[in-house]
Parts: sequence; C-alpha cells; structure tokens
Amino acid sequence: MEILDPKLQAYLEAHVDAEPEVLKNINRETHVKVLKANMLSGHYQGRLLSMLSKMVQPERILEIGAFTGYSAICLAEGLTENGVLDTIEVNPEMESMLRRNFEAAGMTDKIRLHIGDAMPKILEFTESLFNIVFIDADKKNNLNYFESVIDKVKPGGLIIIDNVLWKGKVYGDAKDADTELFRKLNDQITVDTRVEKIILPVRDGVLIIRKI
Ligand SMILES: C[S@@+](CC[C@H](N)C(=O)[O-])C[C@H]1O[C@@H](n2cnc3c(N)ncnc32)[C@H](O)[C@@H]1O
Repeated sequence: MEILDPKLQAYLEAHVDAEPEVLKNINRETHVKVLKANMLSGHYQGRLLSMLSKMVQPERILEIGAFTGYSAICLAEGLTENGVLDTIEVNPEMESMLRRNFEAAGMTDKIRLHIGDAMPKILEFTESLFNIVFIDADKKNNLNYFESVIDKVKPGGLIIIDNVLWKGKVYGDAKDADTELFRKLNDQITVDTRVEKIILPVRDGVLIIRKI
C-alpha cells in the first residue's frame, strides 16, 4: 500500500526508531494468522502515530477500527498517566487476539475495547472530549465519522484519517466509487474552516487534521 518510491521507503524505514518488540510480534502474528494483514499500520506509520501522540500528551484518545491492536498500542504510548484510549472494532472474531495483544503490551488498564459497530458507539460518548481521534475503519464512512467526532474533539486536538491517498488513485484518472469517496473527503476537509489540515505521504496517505 506504499505510494512512495520503494528505495525512499526503505531509507525512511532504516532511519526511524526501532519497532518495539511487542509490536514486532503483533506485526508478525497478524501477517501469519490474519487475512488482509496489510491493513495494520506497520512500523513506520506506527512510529508516526506514537510520536504525534507523545507530542499531544492526550488524556483521551478514540480509535475507530482496531483490527489487531497495532495502532491502538502505538497511540497509547503517548497517553498521560491517567489517560485512556477507547478503540472500536466491529469484528467479534478479533476480540480475543486484541485482548491478548493489549495484555502483552501491558496496556489493559489504558485501552478500553468496544466490540460493535462504530457509529452507535461514537454517539454514546457524550460527556468527555477527545484529544486525538484516529479514523481507520470502513472507508465509506470516513466523512460521517469525521462529522460525528468533530464536536467531541478538544480545540487543538487531532483527528487523523488513514489511507486518504488511496494508493495514489486520488490524484490520477481513476473514476471508481471508492476513489471518488476519498476525493470528496479530501476536498471537503480542505475547505473546512473549523480545522487546519495536512496530508502526509506516509504509506497510503495520512491526513492530519487539527481542530481550531
Ligand atoms: C484498516 S483496519 C484497522 C487497522 C488498525 N487501525 C491498525 O492500524 O493496526 C480496519 C478495521 O476496521 C474494522 N471496521 C470496519 N468497519 C467497522 C465499523 N463499522 N465499526 C467498527 N470497526 C469497523 C475492520 O473490521 C478492521 O478490523
């Protein structure tokens, strides 16, 4: 899913902090045992998520789309001492692996797992404001997720959306429905005056949005 020149990608990966052992194991096990393993954020993007989180020092993080827990653990690295990350995963078959991975990372008291469809769960979060939201689930709902979380993010907080360059198709001639959805997402966020925004060409494109 990388859009960068493979040589540049290899160079970048050789000059980033090492992948923590627990994440290396999750990465490996996911690739051996789970279908569509390339959905996992991976070493380089994972270190980006970790660094952004450490810069924000969040008390509350919301993740939409847990998969095998890799990105949740990266983001949770930056939580304050009493901070909590809520992650939502629709596939109940991931639950036991997710719980095992959070345990292996020593993060069972920092990460709360919610199994179920994301949208009704997001609507349940009424009382508190998030410092970071990571949107990485069913791509067709990206704009719906953005609109449903924007009022639940603190001013200065981040909303991060994955895969927004969609294998480079968004700036090419592709006309398929998924590509059009990503173009619509990127176009709408670009002109949204509630937020500052920048797309990083990391992996499949990571959109960093900062609420004003
Ligand atoms: C790209 S993967 C997430 C990868 C993970 N964030 C990481 O970087 O390691 C997308 C995940 O979202 C989940 N998902 C899809 N639709 C969902 C929904 N409506 N609600 C919650 N999770 C959903 C999928 O089951 C899948 O595990």
